[in-house]
This record gives sequence, structure tokens and C-alpha cells, in this order.
Amino acid sequence: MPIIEVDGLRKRYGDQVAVDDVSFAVDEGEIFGILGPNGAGKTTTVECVAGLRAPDDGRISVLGLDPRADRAGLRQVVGIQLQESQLPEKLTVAETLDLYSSFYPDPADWRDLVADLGLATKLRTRFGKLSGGQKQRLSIALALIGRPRIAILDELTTGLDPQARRDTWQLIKEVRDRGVTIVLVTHFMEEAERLCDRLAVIDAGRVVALDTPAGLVARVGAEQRIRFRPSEPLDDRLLTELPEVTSVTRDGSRVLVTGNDDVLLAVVTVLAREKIRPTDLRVEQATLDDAFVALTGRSINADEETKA
Ligand SMILES: Nc1ncnc2c1ncn2[C@@H]1O[C@H](COP(=O)(O)OP(=O)(O)OP(=O)(O)O)[C@@H](O)[C@H]1O
Repeated sequence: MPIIEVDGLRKRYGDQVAVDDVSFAVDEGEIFGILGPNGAGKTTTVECVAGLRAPDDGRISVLGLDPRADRAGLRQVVGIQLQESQLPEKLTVAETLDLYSSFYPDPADWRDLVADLGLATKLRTRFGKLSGGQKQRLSIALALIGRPRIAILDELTTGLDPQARRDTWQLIKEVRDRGVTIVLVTHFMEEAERLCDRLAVIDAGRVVALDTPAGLVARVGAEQRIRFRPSEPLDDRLLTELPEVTSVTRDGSRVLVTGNDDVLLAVVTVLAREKIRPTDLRVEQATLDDAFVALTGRSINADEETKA
């Protein structure tokens, strides 16, 4: 039974079409990812779901509520962590958490949340003096403070270091395990792959694919890749004639072989027969990034991914 339904959503800003035609449904208890490059329309989509923006067209239902008509009701069941949190600079972390707790009839104990998010030593620090990552973590705490049934998290781990990012993923899984449905906006492939049960891939305001991360990878039918250095001279024809192999290329002394799921066994068998040892052997599976390239014709953000 879907907990969120979006059907034919459209939104433009002046001449700029931000969301062209977006439809998806989120099931209760899942971590649903909205993945796409900058400017794809992800934030606009979730802002419409949260009732913060009025769609130009389309229908949205969240726990049976119309987000625009039932904003007060929606606020009690949906927690949203926005990309740019605009909180008063002068309030301390503790004061901010107290203020947000007062908005809800049965708020979560924020001391547990700040402990989980590594903010326990910052309770007296003013918002304006927090680092980017600390502000990010506080905004996650604020999204969860009302014990929402649905949490919408936009660019959850942007600005966090790798360890804090992993800790945050763990926290989100725990929140989901407690029964909260999570909608996660991201442009990090690894985050999408590790955290999400299903993903809507959005490009230029449209959903180009909707599947599990593994399903998206399988759908592109990506090949296996093997790299190795042969210990003895190797005649490439021994490999190219194998039915499991689709290509053999050279990169200096390294051999790159692509092929189907059985290519590793086939290649290793030939090498053993020829008494050639494959050194520096690497087997590369297709990734979500490969799937994204196949779906959209370009990589989502190769530079940022390696820096992150
Ligand atoms: N308030 C606004 N006024 C005018 N144009 C906007 C506004 N908000 C977003 N846009 C434009 O609409 C398009 C979609 O933006 P949106 O923020 O929804 O995308 P996004 O996928 O979330 O990207 P990002 O990750 O960069 O936030 C972009 O071209 C953006 O420049």
C-alpha cells in the first residue's frame, strides 16, 4: 500500500521547467531514493510532496492527505530536512531543539537524537557558529524530532566527512527500522546504492527509471570486466575466441577483458591451461554509475564522487 503517491507532477519557475512529468509511489517502511544530477528537479519534487510548493499540475497524496490543502495535518506526520536550513543564527543547538520540540504533541527525546548524531558536545553552541557538517546534522535531528511517519531528507550527507557520512547512513537505517518511511534526495551514487530500497532516477524533470539499485544495474545488462597482468606472453586470440568474452584490450602490460557473467571462469581456465598466472587480478562489476550513464548518456558527477 503506497504511503506517498505522486502522479504527473509538473512545476515551472517562469520559463524554467523544473519538474516536467514526475510520477512515483513510495511504500510504507522503505527508503526511497530520488537520484539525479544538479538541477534535475529533485528538490522541487520533494518540496511539493511536503506541501512547501504548489504544483502547476498533477496529483499528490501523502498518507491520504493533499499536501497543499492539509498542511497542518501533514506537518504532524512528515519531517523534512531541507537542503539549506534557515535557522536563527543566534539560537543555540539546545534552544533550537527545544523550540522544534514545542511544535509537536509527542516529540522524540532530542538528547537521544543529538547523541546519535554526534552533537552532544555542541548543545550550547549558537547555530551560526556550527560547521557546515554540524548544521547538516542538526537539520537531520530537526526532521526527526516530531516522530514523523515519513522523513524527507534532501542531500542528507552533503558536507559531511566520510566517517560522518557512514554514521549517518547507519542512523537512517535505524530510523527506518523503527518504522519511519524515508524519502532521500541524493546525487551520491554510493549513498543511493547502499541505503535505498528503490530509486527514482530523475533527469531534466522526468523519471527515467524506477527500480531497486540492483535492478537498475541489471537492467543495463552491463558486462563484467576483468583486468590482470599475464605472467607470460599471452596471445589475445586465446581469449577472443571464447564465447563468454566480448572484448580484449591492452593497457600497457595489463589486459582488460569484458564478457558475460561466466567470463572470469572461462578466462582463468584458459590461463591455467597455458600456465600463465594472472597477477594484479581485478574483477569489476557494473555499478549504479554505469546504469546512470546508460540511462542518461552521462555520468552523474564523477568528479564530486571521487572527492567525496
Ligand atoms: N525558486 C526558484 N526559482 C527559479 N528557478 C528555480 C527555483 N528553484 C529551482 N529552480 C530551477 O529549477 C530546476 C530544478 O531545480 P531543483 O532544485 O528542483 O533541482 P535539484 O535536482 O534539486 O538540483 P540541486 O541538487 O542542484 O538542488 C533548476 O534548473 C533550478 O535552477
